[in-house]
Amino acid sequence: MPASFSSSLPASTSLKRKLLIDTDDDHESTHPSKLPTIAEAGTGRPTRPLGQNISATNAGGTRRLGFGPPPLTKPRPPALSGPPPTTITTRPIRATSAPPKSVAPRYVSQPVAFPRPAGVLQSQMEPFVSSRTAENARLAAEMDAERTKVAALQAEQLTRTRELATARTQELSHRRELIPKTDELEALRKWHARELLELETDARRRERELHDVNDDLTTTREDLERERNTAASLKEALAQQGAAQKSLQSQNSTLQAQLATLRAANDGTAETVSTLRHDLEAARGRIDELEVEVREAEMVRRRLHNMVQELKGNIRVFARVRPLLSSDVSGTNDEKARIAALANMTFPDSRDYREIMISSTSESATGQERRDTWNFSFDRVFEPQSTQEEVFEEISQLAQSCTDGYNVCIFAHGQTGSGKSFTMEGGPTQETVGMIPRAVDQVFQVTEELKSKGWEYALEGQFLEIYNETINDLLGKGEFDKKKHEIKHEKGSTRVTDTVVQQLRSPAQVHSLLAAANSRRTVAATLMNERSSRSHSVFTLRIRGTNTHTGQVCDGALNLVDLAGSERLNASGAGKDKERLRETQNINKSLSALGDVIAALGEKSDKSDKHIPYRNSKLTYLLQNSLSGNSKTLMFLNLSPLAAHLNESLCSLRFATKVNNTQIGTAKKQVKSTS
Ligand SMILES: Nc1ncnc2c1ncn2[C@@H]1O[C@H](COP(=O)(O)OP(=O)(O)OP(=O)(O)O)[C@@H](O)[C@H]1O
Repeated sequence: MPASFSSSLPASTSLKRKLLIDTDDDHESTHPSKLPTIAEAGTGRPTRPLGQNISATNAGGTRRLGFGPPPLTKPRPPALSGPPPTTITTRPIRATSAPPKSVAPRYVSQPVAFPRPAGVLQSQMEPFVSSRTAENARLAAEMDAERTKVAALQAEQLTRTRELATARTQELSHRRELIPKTDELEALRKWHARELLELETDARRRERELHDVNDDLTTTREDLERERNTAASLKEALAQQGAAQKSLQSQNSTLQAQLATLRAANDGTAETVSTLRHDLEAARGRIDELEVEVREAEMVRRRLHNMVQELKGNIRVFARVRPLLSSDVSGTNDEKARIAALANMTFPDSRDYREIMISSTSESATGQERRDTWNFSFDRVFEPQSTQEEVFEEISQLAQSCTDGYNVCIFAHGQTGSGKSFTMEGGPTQETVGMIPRAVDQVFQVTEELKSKGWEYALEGQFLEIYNETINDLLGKGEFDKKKHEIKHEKGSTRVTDTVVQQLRSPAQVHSLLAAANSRRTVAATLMNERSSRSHSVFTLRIRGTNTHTGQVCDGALNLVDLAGSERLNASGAGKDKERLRETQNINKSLSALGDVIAALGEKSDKSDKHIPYRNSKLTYLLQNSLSGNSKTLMFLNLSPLAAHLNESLCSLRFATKVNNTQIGTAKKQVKSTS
């Protein structure tokens, strides 16, 4: 055992104690003396000095000392009863190393003074006494012999005792020597126990590791099996690939041969390609030049287009007479009834379609027939059989002006039921589609075409209704617009507060927007027309374009206005209905304000500081920017063909003539350059 390990052991351990006990037991079995007195448990110190014990032992006597054999005793002879001469009394002889005392034992025959009988008796007693004396002498001799033996035995006992003491001393010293060994042994046992524990732990760990390794081995075997399978399939695939490669190699060689042929051909064509490239470069240069020319031509076209529009006048009037409807003659097909229902309208200008002549016969107060004829001339007159397409042809150039940066305003004016809504919005079929959808389609088409010339456009739409001098947003949410809207004019553009301005990306989107807006329009029944619209509707298409080549920016607006019916109060039948009366008054007020504005604009060309009464109605104030001298205005005068509506038609024709005779200066293009 290592010294450090030995030194760390306790002085006394259980093992040592056990060893001591075992030793005591052995000793006890051979020697009656007790060993525990040698050392006190746990201290390692002797409880009593060994010398004491030894001296105590040596002192002899019957006293039981701490250890050592019991004193040797001679068995007492049985006590003799009777008189002293016949009774031999023995005293226990103390085992001692001291020489036996010279004192005669009590049973040593003392001269016994027998009473001498006188005479006979003495003679009779003489043999007996002599025998007794002899006997006593023999006994004394035996006694001496016994004493000698006892002395020898005691001497031997002393020797043995001394030997025993020596043996004990030796044993004690052996035991003392044994204690550190025991400690070492205990430490070793512990060390071994720990070692054993560690070894067991290690063994368990190794067992676990072995288990893990076995698991790994199993997994690895499985992986190996899989890998083998994969390798086998890969080998198979490789073999197939090899076959494919061979076939590809043969194809490759064929292709190489073809490539060589093609290269040879290519070398021949390289020269041609270079020539073509040169030609292409030249063509590209030419295209660039042509594009510049096209852009310049486009500018010229715009200028010329505007000049044409200017020559036509910035306020133009188109008159359109609607056909007779079956509802006008209560569904009858009777030709006479139809003719009777029609007013006498003729169109004398069969070349330019600019005139309309109305005549009527009446009976004078004197009973004579009176014939009145009215002749009106406008920029264009459309007869009842004119189609929507023909009408649009005439205004398409105007609509295109918006994409060039002009403000355009197209009105439909006329009495209720004269065909304003039909002209502006049209019917459901492709043929009957009105001016608004057609104009929208055209604007989208033109903006698309102008993309190639560097123009990029953003389109916005707004649809408002003016009813009883109140603005309603037809693109707003809910059935009824309860918001209060204000008209603001800022830097040449008009804005109405709290209204929806919709970004427009396709004609289809605009059409669905218009359909939704129309369903919101206020329609009220009047005597004149079941579907009579009692409000003005204003659809505004704002077009902003930027030319990415030239940096030019243009900002135009197309206002398409469907005016409310213009009939007079008595004809409208509104007199009995206060609400209808108010509607009619407001409609007539706004229409007369429109006439006043147009008239004032015509006068302004003479006097530049002339006041224009835009604020007299919501309609004129809303269209201020589109009615000024910077704009192009077209008025459709819609006329009913009925004789019953002749007076209303004449009123409308007179109003339109007033408008048509107005010259409101030169329209200005709203174009600026960003560079
Ligand atoms: N050119 C036309 N061809 C065929 N039908 C027409 C034409 N013009 C108008 N109509 C028909 O006449 C009727 C009245 O026309 P419309 O509703 O357009 O009149 P309006 O002037 O708009 O009336 P209101 O002022 O009440 O709105 C409608 O049924 C319409 O289809």
